[in-house]
Amino acid sequence: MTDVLLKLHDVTRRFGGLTAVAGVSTDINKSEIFGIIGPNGAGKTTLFNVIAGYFPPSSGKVVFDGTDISGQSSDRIARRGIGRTFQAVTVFQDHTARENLRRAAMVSRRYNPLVYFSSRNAGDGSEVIQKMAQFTGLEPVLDNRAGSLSYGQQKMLGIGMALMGRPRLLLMDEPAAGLHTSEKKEAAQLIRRLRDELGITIVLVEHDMPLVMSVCDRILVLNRGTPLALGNPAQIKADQTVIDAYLGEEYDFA
Ligand SMILES: Nc1ncnc2c1ncn2[C@@H]1O[C@H](COP(=O)(O)OP(=O)(O)OP(=O)(O)O)[C@@H](O)[C@H]1O
Repeated sequence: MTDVLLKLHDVTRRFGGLTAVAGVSTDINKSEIFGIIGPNGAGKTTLFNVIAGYFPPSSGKVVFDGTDISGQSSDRIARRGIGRTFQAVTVFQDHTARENLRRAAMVSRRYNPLVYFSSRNAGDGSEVIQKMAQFTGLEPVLDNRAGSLSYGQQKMLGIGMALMGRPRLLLMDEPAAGLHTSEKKEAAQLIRRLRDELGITIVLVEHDMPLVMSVCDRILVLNRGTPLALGNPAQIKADQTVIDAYLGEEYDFA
């Protein structure tokens, strides 16, 4: 029996006359790394916004861990355990990395230092921040101003901040965007470790096909708001409708 964490049931979102997401149904299992890909304007970010409560669905249902969360506020959905990272860097540039993590912990109101990194001496939470910094590779720069960090480090900090809300499901919007090749490899490793070591279920939207194909268990392809295909990476790479609509015959997966 599979253990479904997130269920999308005929989710549709319209903006005036435009249907950005048109009847998407899928189940995402606990501990899965699930990718959503598709051409620009396919509705990927809109689907994230509906799951995270930034917009209510026009119709259809979003069910998280057995509870219908459709139309709930983004704050409430975050407190239920759905976290989010953004394509662009969203850290406070003038604060240190440590202050950014601490602020994220306070804002989340779900803060519990005993989760993820159990510690008998959790104290004021500084220890969990230290461990989070270790986990994301930011330990050496924890007391540096966030604005002085490399773009890749700032994206890692954004992931660390999302983790402070201790999500069970993490929505990652283009985690590889703007990263160099070596940073993309580190991002792929981190995504696997989020699942393997912290038990977080991941849904990611991404245009970087090598990353998608190397980390995802299953991939949903959207085209003009509509599901075009769903399958594992080998199935998606070989799907002629996906090649025609998105990947192209010469797509380089290396
Ligand atoms: N707030 C909004 N108001 C009006 N239209 C919107 C809004 N958000 C998205 N759209 C439209 O919905 C459609 C889907 O956009 P969306 O950003 O979800 O696509 P996407 O697959 O994430 O694209 P990309 O890969 O370029 O990020 C587009 O036509 C877009 O212009």
